[in-house]
Amino acid sequence: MNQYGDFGKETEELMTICERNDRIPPELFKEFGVKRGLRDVDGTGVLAGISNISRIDAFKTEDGKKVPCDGQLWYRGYNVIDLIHGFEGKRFGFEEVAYLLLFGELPDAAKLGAFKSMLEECRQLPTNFTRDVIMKAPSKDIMNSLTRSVLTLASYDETIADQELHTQLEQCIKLISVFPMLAVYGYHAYNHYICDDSLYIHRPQEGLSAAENLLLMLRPDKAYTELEARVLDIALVLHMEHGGGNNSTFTTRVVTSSGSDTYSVMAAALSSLKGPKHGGANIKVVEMMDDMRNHVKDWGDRDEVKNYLEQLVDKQAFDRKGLIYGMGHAVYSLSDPRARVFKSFVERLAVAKGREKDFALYSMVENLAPEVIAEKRHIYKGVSANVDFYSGFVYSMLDIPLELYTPIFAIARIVGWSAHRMEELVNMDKIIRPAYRSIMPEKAYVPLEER
Ligand SMILES: CC(=O)SCCNC(=O)CCNC(=O)[C@H](O)C(C)(C)COP(=O)(O)OP(=O)(O)OC[C@H]1O[C@@H](n2cnc3c(N)ncnc32)[C@H](O)[C@@H]1OP(=O)(O)O
Ligand SMILES: O=C([O-])CC(=O)C(=O)O
Repeated sequence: MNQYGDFGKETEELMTICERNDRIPPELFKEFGVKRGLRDVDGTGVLAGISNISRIDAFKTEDGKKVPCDGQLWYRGYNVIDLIHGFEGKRFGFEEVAYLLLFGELPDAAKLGAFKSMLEECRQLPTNFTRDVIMKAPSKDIMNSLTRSVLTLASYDETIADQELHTQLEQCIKLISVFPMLAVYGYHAYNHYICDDSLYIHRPQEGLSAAENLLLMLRPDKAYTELEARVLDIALVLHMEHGGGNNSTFTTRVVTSSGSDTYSVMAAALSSLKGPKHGGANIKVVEMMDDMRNHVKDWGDRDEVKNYLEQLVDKQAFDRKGLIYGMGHAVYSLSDPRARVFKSFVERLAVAKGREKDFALYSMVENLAPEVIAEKRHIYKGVSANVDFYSGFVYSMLDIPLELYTPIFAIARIVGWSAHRMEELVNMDKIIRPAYRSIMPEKAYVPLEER
């Protein structure tokens, strides 16, 4: 857009007017009982619905009192850690857990086989879609490319206006199946047209899981190790679902409730997920850690690292947003179970890849950040490392490019979005529409020449 004009000073001036008229006195939120971010003061979300898809535990009751505890995540009644132990070392889990989340029960061997075949059959794009859509206007922002591809796919679907539930489900399954292609090919377009690297488009192979195909399509020589594919598969399972209230899933439910189509719903969910306070945090964590390595002379010096973290929270370092990325969560208190699983991989991978020094720095940040945030902010439930803290480090050790970190989150989370879209469609027929209290004063119109 830059070539179309650079207004600089003019927009700065317009922004001052905008800010003057948009600013709402903070005390009014309290006065009108408005829950900022739809959250109670203690961080608990305002109850907006009922769901049977997953559950997040962050507190337990002890002597009749609610106390913070290590986090647990349940998919359709099963603890996510038990699910991972169930398939680990035996088969890839993505397809099995996707079936569970979408249909509400674990598949037997025959049902799993049939579902895998269905995904395989759907794993194709319309003729010349890669050339005509994905390769056009390549961008470093692969989430943007992914969103554009999803919206364009709608034009190729003649069932778009069909309101039947099975059609919506079919569209969801098709999108789940092609997301890895859309993301990886989007990356190749960027890598070729913007980074001037070689272009190669590998087709997915039959009989391979989502994780294996992702690595095969990504690598020039299609090669990957068993360990890499298994770690990526578990990462996908861990990212699949997180309740109805997370920003992108709530977006899914809001847009679904207006009667919009599957493609538009998923495009909206993608747009939410890419935000740096949500799924986009995994890219930010890696960039923040790079910045830290450049500014902290001695990575082993606790005081120096703490000082950098304080600068982050004081908006003096990195992107000056006041955040330590990868830390904190809207629901979890003492720990995020997914971060605990990621940490166990990181430890093993870091040793194998000779990146122990990086791992030690990540561990130090994980220990110090809650202390620093607690010193400078109001903490009610504790702050701990979230799923995004170690995931990027894991992906970097799998040689996955930074640009694909959030798209990988989306490749997994579209399963949760689909389950929530179907739950909303099956149960609700009411548009989601909360209220905003207006504080706008009425004014008499002033003619242009009198202003
Ligand atoms: C997949 C995911 O979406 S996981 C989250 C990924 N996001 C990130 O890693 C970005 C960094 N983290 C954050 O921005 C926040 O922790 C969020 C958005 C995830 C949750 O925010 P909240 O629900 O407001 O968290 P919580 O209620 O525990 O916050 C309490 C206070 O600590 C602050 N805080 C929380 N996390 C952080 C952080 N990482 N860095 C600095 N301050 C923080 C909040 O701003 C708030 O301060 P305030 O009341 O003075 O404004
Ligand atoms: O639940 C949330 O607010 C954020 C989220 O999606 C996750 O942690 O996976």
